[in-house]
Amino acid sequence: MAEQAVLTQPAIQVENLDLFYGEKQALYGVSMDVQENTVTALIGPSGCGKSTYLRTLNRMNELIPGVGIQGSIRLYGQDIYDKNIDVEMLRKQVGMVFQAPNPFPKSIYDNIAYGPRIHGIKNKKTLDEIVEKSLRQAALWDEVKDRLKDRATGLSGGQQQRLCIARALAVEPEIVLMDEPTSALDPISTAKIEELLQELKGRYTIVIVTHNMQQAARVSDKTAFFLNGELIEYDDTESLFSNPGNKKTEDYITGRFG
Ligand SMILES: Nc1ncnc2c1ncn2[C@@H]1O[C@H](COP(=O)(O)OP(=O)(O)OP(=O)(O)O)[C@@H](O)[C@H]1O
Repeated sequence: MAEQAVLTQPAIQVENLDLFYGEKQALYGVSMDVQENTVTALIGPSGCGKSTYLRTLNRMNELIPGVGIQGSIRLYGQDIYDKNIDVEMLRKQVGMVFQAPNPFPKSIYDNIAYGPRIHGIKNKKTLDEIVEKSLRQAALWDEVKDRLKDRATGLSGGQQQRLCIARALAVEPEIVLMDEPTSALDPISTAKIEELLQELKGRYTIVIVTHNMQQAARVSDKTAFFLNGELIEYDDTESLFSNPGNKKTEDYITGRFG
């Protein structure tokens, strides 16, 4: 008997997504499936809609007045724009790391324990374990284990960004969205975060916006090229960079525009 292919449900399924800021349309009919435990890079020139698209995946755009959305976004089969969705729980399931490291003005420990505490974890030993595990996953534990009570704002920029990644991981998300997470960092810190992405991808589904095409090529399994709010091409990273299927992609990755 022929062996049957195992079909797994994508972690993210986006169909025909349009997004409007008031009258202005920013995304046009975007459709994209993302498989679990992969890294997907979103590339494209400034203003093409990468961050807008990323923010639709945990409904962050809703915080902006006048935003309208059409189409469907399913995470593990569940429509996240369904009226019964608990947005707090959605944002626990879909964590986010921003461009500039933004630790809270609290201790390193309290930054990590913040999310778990909000979700009802009070036990000191459990919190200690979560803090250690999250910092280890973000490759920061060895650097900070002796100063957990120090203020997080005293860490270097690269350490602060790894702290923000640890903070996102502390609530056990399934999907982690990263919006240009290394653009404010030096090359060594950038390399550390890129290494970290490789380690995290076995456990999390990661979608990362990057302006740096070498970075996209280094860290991602799939790459999506956006232009003027449209998804122009979406393919295995290696194919997209070595043999782009669309002339516009080719022009962009060869530096002819953008
Ligand atoms: N809050 C907002 N209100 C109105 N228009 C917005 C808002 N945020 C983004 N836009 C517009 O939507 C379009 C897409 O912006 P977006 O920030 O998603 O692009 P981007 O590809 O992430 O750009 P960059 O790489 O410069 O961050 C742009 O024309 C931008 O001006």
